[in-house]
Amino acid sequence: MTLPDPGLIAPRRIAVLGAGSWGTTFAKILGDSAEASSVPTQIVLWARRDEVAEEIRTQHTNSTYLGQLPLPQNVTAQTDLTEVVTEAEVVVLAVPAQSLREHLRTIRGATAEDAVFVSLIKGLERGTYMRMSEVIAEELAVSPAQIAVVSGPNLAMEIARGEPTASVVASADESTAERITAMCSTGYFRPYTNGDVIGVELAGIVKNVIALAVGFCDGQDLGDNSKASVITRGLAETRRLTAALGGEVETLAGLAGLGDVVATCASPLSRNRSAGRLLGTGLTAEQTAQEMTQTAEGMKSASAVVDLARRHGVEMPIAEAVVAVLDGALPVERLAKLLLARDLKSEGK
Ligand SMILES: NC(=O)c1ccc[n+]([C@@H]2O[C@H](COP(=O)([O-])OP(=O)(O)OC[C@H]3O[C@@H](n4cnc5c(N)ncnc54)[C@H](O)[C@@H]3O)[C@@H](O)[C@H]2O)c1
Ligand SMILES: O=P(O)(O)OC[C@H](O)CO
Repeated sequence: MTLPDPGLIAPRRIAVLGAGSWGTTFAKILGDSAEASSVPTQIVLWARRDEVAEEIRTQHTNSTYLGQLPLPQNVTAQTDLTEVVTEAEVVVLAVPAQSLREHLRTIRGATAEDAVFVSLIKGLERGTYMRMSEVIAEELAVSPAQIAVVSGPNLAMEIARGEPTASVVASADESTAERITAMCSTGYFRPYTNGDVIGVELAGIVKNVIALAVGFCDGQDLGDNSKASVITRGLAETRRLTAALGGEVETLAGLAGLGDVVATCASPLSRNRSAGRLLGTGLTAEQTAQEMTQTAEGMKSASAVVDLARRHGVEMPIAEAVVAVLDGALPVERLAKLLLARDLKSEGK
């Protein structure tokens, strides 16, 4: 048998939409993983701004988001969205949640029929209350086997520095989860497969709302007992919502649940916690948004979470209080008193 000339085999192509903190870091993970496994691969980031794409292409850095940390040689970047996804076997989505639908509409028809779409996004769409995997399925009419989500304790900057981290790749199709897991496994990033897409997505979405509430505690100079109480009762709210929506509550004890809440709520790197801290000092949501240079998904998703919970008759008092503060309906200093005055009940409820 004559083997094809390796020089004639086109490298595998992976598109990553969004050259912000996490999109760029995940492109680095994919690039390092491909290099380590010697699978010829081209990772193409889509950047909105020319100067960001140009810097990634020519200097292999993205200084806006990751300082001077070097990106692998197999990572490049472009600004033409449809060109980036053409012939990609995997399309990774790392844009803000509220903008995903418009981006999918732009690429509809330009992607390979069997392409797999991987969401890194931890947000819920306002108005529809849809998780990102649902938005992908609706907009692109692809099967559940073509959709995966990645979530876990994954602060981008730490991973970009090569600090060891674990994560979860969830898909309704086990072989899809295994395939994506293999593509993003490196010496510093260890992904686990999971079949519970609903639980994994909800865990990431609600933890951003919990992190805002922990940030309120920071802004109010409250200590660790208050924060631990918010985290634990926040997880109880996540558990109720997950159960109501058909997810598996066990998922919340794993990396995408407890793992991510711990990382986010403990870290000064978290944008959601930082936004919460600003709100906790008395800034309005508008003033806080102006201070933030990166996406804090909880700011936009919190109201969608509360709407979704109400539709399913799920009680989420912490999330409700976060929304009231964001809306300017509740002064942040009155929040603790309000939550503590609720009727006493059993912890398991
Ligand atoms: N940064 C992290 O540590 C991290 C880790 C895990 C998950 N996530 C999730 O990944 C997603 C992306 O986060 P990120 O940290 O990369 O955000 P970021 O703010 O660093 O980058 C967002 C990117 O999306 C682009 N973009 C495209 N359309 C946009 C629009 N309409 N408005 C604003 N930006 C637009 C921006 O140009 C930018 O390149 C979020 O859902 C976040 O919750 C982030
Ligand atoms: O910076 P945050 O608050 O968006 O959190 C980033 C990641 O989701 C942590 O896992």
